[in-house]
Amino acid sequence: MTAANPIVIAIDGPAASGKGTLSQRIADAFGFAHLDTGVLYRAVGLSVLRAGGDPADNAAAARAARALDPDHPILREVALRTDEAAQAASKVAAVPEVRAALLDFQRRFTQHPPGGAPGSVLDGRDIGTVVCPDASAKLFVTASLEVRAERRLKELRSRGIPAIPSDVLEDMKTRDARDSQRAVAPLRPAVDAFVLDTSALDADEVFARAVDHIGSKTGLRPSA
Ligand SMILES: Nc1ncnc2c1ncn2[C@@H]1O[C@H](COP(=O)(O)OP(=O)(O)OP(=O)(O)O)[C@@H](O)[C@H]1O
Ligand SMILES: Nc1ccn([C@@H]2O[C@H](COP(=O)(O)O)[C@@H](O)[C@H]2O)c(=O)n1
Repeated sequence: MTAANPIVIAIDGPAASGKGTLSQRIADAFGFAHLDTGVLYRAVGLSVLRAGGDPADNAAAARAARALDPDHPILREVALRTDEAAQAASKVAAVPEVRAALLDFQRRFTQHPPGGAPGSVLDGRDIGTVVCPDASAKLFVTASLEVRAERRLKELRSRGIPAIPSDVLEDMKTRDARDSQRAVAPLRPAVDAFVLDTSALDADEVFARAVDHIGSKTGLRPSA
C-alpha cells in the first residue's frame, strides 16, 4: 500500500558534497525510500559507452534513457562509480530527451515509494528545482572543490578503483562546469532550499542540521 500524498525530501548539490550519504541517512531515520538520481544518469551514460556509442550523441542517449527501468541490472554495477561513468553521465544529462525520460522514472518513484514507504528522499542536481518543485523540504548540500575532490579520492581508493588526485580534481571541475552551465535543469539551489556547506562538518553534524531543517518544515522527527 502507498500513502495518498507521499512526502518528498529533495536534496541537491555538486559531486561528492555528501548529499548521497545524507540522503540515505535521512531516509533510514524517517522510514522513507531513497533514490540516488545520479545513478540513473550514470547508467544511461554507461549503457551508451557499452554499446560503443558517444554519450554526447542525443539519439543514442535518449534511447538508453527510455530503456532504463527500476529492474535494469546496470543500476547495480560497481562500474557506475568510476569517473568514466560520471563524465558520460554529465554528457547525457545535457540531452533534453534524456531528462524527460528520467523525469518520469523519478516522479513514479515519488508517487509510489518502494515498500509502501510514506515518503521518499531524492538526491541529485535538479530535484528541488525541476523534479519535485513542491517537495516538503529542500536542501542544497555543498562543499569546496578541494574538500570534495579529497573525499572522492578516498572513496574511489576504498572501493579499489585506482585514482590520481590531479585527475579527480580536474574531472570534478569539468563536471561542475558542465552541470551548472547546461541549458536544461542546471545545477543550482532552489530559491527555497536550505543551503548546507559541509566543508568543515562531519557526517553527524550535517545529519543533525538537516534533521532540524526537515523538522522545521514538516513537523516530523526521526522515527529510528
Ligand atoms: N560530511 C562529510 N565529511 C567527510 N566525508 C564525507 C561527508 N559526507 C560524505 N562524506 C564522504 O564523501 C564521499 C562522497 O560522499 P557522497 O557519495 O555522499 O557524495 P555525493 O554528493 O552523493 O556524490 P555524487 O553526487 O558524486 O554521488 C563518500 O565517501 C562519503 O563517505
Ligand atoms: N538529478 C541529477 C542527477 C545527476 N545528474 C548528472 O549525473 C551526473 C552523475 O551524478 P552523481 O550525483 O552520481 O555524481 C552528474 O554530474 C550530473 O551531470 C543530473 O544531471 N541530474
